[in-house]
Amino acid sequence: MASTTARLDLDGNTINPMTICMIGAGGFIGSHLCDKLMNETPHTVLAVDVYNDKIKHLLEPDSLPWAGRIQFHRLNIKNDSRLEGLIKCSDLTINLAAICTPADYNTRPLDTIYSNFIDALPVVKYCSENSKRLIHFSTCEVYGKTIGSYLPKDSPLRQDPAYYILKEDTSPCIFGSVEKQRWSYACAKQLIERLIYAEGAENGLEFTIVRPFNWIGPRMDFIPGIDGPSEGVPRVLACFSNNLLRREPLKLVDGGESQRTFVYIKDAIEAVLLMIENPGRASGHIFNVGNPNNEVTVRQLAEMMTKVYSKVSGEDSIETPTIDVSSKEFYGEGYDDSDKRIPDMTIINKQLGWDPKTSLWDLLESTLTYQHKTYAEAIKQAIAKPVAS
Ligand SMILES: NC(=O)c1ccc[n+]([C@@H]2O[C@H](COP(=O)([O-])OP(=O)(O)OC[C@H]3O[C@@H](n4cnc5c(N)ncnc54)[C@H](O)[C@@H]3O)[C@@H](O)[C@H]2O)c1
Ligand SMILES: O=c1ccn([C@@H]2O[C@H](COP(=O)(O)OP(=O)(O)O[C@H]3OC[C@@H](O)[C@H](O)[C@H]3O)[C@@H](O)[C@H]2O)c(=O)[nH]1
Repeated sequence: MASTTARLDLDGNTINPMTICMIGAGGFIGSHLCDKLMNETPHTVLAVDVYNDKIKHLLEPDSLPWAGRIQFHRLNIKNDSRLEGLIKCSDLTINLAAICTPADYNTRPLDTIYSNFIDALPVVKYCSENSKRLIHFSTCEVYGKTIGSYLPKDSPLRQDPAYYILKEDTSPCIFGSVEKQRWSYACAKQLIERLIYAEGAENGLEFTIVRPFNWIGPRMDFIPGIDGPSEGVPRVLACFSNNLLRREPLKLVDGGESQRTFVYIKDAIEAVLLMIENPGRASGHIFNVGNPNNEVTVRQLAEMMTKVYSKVSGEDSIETPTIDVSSKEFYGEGYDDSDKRIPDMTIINKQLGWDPKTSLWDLLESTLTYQHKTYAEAIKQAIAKPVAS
């Protein structure tokens, strides 16, 4: 429950309760941010989304301790005139709304570009025109591929951090060709970042841009055939969870050689709360938010998830835990990949004193415990159900 003692910011000043218009509040990150704001702060949230399943526990019943501090507004920001009013009556807008699953980038590139650029335009415009603060969610994908990936495979420079560490203020954005439609998302996100930055420079918009590096945890995406379409392809955590729950081999795209750093959603949400409550330190900045210590190849992630799932479910793993699959077969034409993603943490550390805490093993253990508790029974029933003839 929210504490009754005054909350202080990093400089010792009292934090006054604020009203936050959170767009995309019903998604994975939004639901965790709403949890945090309701449980630990006095702030009010106007939660905007087309879905609310992931925040239902916060909305009903009226007797919840935070009743009155969270209101759900079911609206599509593409075409709803209520959006400007909600931004106007808030102190801060946080925009999380996006299509952000890689399976969509090359198969629905128009929807991806519209969602990540065109649909975000009115949000930026209303914030700028009404002098409202904006925290906009971009992505680590704006960095694209590392400089090192273009060096010969045996070049010793590949070991030099200067060729792969991703820094907000100096790293270039390196995308594949236009035919590689995977980059439609990264490119749209990059352009909206540039627009927000320009609104700040030319019109004084008070903004913060967040670049999440693979935040993972409970409630991420969906399990195909249970709470999402059977043919849907979510992000890797949910794909691998689905395979483990169904006792199927985990599919390693192009051999699972790409590398990622994963951060626990609860650590990352701490960073967002610091941004919310320390505008003087967060405004005008772009922040990497990730955990540089949790780097693995996708193959190593699959192996670790297999071990952790065995531990939390009490089931032995299957005989062939992983299989290789080509990216063309898995994602279709136009897929491409980021080779390696390690965030530089200098700026967020200096401005907000934030550091991630949770190891990959620990975050997988709590997340897979949740997946098992939430889905194992439903999967068993779905598998047992005779197929309708
Ligand atoms: N999770 C990550 O690791 C990660 C990494 C990089 C960037 N991001 C960015 O963070 C943001 C949130 O990501 P997430 O993981 O919570 O994704 P998510 O898909 O779970 O959440 C996005 C939410 O936005 C809503 N939304 C989309 N279009 C909308 C519209 N037109 N009107 C109203 N609501 C709409 C969706 O219904 C969904 O609930 C996205 O902008 C994403 O690009 C996330
Ligand atoms: O079943 C699977 C799913 C995915 N993968 C691989 O696992 C890696 C990670 O895939 P994810 O689905 O989590 O997505 P990515 O890390 O590539 O991109 C994500 O990064 C940051 C955000 O902006 C987005 O949420 C998303 O674009 C990729 O190399 C992908 O090819 C598999 O090998 N098997």
